[in-house]
Amino acid sequence: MKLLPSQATAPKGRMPIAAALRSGQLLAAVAALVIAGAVLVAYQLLEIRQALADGARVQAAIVADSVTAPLMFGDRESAQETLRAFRYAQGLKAVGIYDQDGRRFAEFSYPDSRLPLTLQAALGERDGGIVVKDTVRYRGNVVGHTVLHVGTDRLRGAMLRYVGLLVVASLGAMLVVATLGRTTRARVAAAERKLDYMAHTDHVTQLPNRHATYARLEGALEEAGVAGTQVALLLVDLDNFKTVNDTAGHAAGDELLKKVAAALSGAVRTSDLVGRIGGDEFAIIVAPVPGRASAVAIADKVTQALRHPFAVEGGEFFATASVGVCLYPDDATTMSELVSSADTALYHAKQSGRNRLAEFVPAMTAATQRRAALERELRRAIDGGQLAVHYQPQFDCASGALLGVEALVRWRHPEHGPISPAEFIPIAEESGLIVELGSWVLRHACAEVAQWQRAGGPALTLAVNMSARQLREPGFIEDVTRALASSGLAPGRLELELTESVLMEDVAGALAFMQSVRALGVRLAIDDFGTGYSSLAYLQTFPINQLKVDRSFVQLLPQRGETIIHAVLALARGFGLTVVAEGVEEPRQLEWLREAGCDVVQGYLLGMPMAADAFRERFLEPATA
Ligand SMILES: Nc1nc2c(ncn2[C@@H]2O[C@H](COP(=O)(O)O[C@H]3[C@@H](O)[C@H](n4cnc5c(=O)[nH]c(N)nc54)O[C@@H]3COP(=O)(O)O)[C@@H](O)[C@H]2O)c(=O)[nH]1
Repeated sequence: MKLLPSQATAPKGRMPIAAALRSGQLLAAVAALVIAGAVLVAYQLLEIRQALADGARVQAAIVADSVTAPLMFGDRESAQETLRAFRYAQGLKAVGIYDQDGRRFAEFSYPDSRLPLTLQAALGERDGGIVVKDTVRYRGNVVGHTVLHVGTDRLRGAMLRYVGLLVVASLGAMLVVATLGRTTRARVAAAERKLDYMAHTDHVTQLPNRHATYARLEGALEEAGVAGTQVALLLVDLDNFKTVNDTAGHAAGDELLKKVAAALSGAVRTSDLVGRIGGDEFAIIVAPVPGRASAVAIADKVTQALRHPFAVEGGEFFATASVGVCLYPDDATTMSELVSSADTALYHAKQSGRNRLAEFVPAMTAATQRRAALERELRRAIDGGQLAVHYQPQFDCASGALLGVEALVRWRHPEHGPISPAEFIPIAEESGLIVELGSWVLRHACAEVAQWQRAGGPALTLAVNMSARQLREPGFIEDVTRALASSGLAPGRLELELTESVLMEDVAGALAFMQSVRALGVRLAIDDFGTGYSSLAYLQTFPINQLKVDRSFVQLLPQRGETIIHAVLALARGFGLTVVAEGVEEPRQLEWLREAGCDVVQGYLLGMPMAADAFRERFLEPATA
């Protein structure tokens, strides 16, 4: 398979614009010349004929004026003499004088053009020539008539010369048109080639675009169907391209895409096709492929090719990718099925941690179907009272006093029972339902925690998780204001938790959002600290109050993980932030954290996330009793 995007979708049987233009132009030019020539010839014919007739009329009038006396006196000889003077008149065939009774009186004519004896016969003669008559008068009385017969041989000659001239002029014009036409056609053909190239090529990477790639895939499947061979489709999605675009700018993003395109093309054979099918999505068509093992080996080569940093605009960027692999005809027998199955495999690669490949297996379809069903049902669950907020306590590390709670949403499905937030939160994020769900959690948790305080409980802080989508939601700040106003919770008691990756997805947007939140008096915490982008620069830029050390570090304690947690504590001190250690499961972890000077602790050891009633019973009722 050759990588020629311009040929990828060349429509069969369609005449290219340049060729159509050539035959069209030729036909139009010939038709125009024929019509113009015919009109000119007809016009010229009439003009010359009219000029001949006018000349003949003048001569007839001259004759009439000169033969009055010979006619009146019957002097034929003198009349004959007068007429002979016309022998030099061009084209004249005969000139005659008829008396007042219409009888021929005198004539001058050439042998084959003798005038008839009577005027009536002379006027009726029409042998293709021009016949004109004038009246001879004396003092107003008609004394005779003159008749002139002019031949049209001159007319024919003039017309032949004219047509000849016209043909020569037309041929000259055609030559000029042909020369100009050739230049125009060459330009049109070049423009056509450029248009075709642009229509099928991605302008950033110069790879075939989505349209051309899928057209090639269609062709490859047709060929494989006939030949009985296999085709592999690899869908490649860059893991953190948006972050590069947002932090380093679009020019850097484009440069990175070019380098990724070159790396992908270098990882496969020249006979395989690499196309860019979306912002940070590429497709690789391997046709024919010997089998599944080869397809997976190629996908592995592709992921390896992207595992090194790329030098872009003076910096170094990683562009790791997730790859979904699908095989025709084993996994799918039609193109749409193949693309959708490869997409399903890609989704699973991303879900299982990115920077990896996933082969399509039929069970994935079941997982995708479950995901689609959960998405549908989650919509109903939000309004249908199937959601609840559970609270996990947070304690002062030194004194052990209860300081606050983290709100964690729970979904009890009427048929499937409890569904983990680790499963439905990503679905809510991808479908956009997180906005509605997040607002519900915020309203509900603010109301409940404020109510506990009104009932005599301590003034607890409330930590609520936030997703990237909520951050971008224009009405979210109003949602927070409303939740605080309607619940009566003091803004300083509410803490919104954002992960590093959420912040780095859109740094400028996140900063503006955080400033609005802080302006309300609401606190901000970085969740899962240390697992995301880990750019320490943002600690200086973003107006945050607290860091939450990810439980993966806490759970290494006390044997390992100390260096990291010491570093986080030192960093937090430097920036004037408090530190929460989450995921504390063992007493020795708690002990270590206390000694290290950690501010707040949270984890199963101290309290699992629990329903509001259970939380009140365990932590608040002694205080409110
Ligand atoms: N945007 C929103 N995200 C939410 C919301 N509610 C939950 N989530 C996110 O879902 C993920 C899974 O949450 P969950 O299953 O509730 O897990 C939380 C705790 O139960 C768990 N945890 C707490 N202590 C321990 C421990 O000692 N050991 C252990 N193995 N797990 C523990 O950690 C999860 C809380 O994590 P974090 O948010 O990072 O503090 C999770 O990512 C939630 O964030 C929601 O309303 N909105």
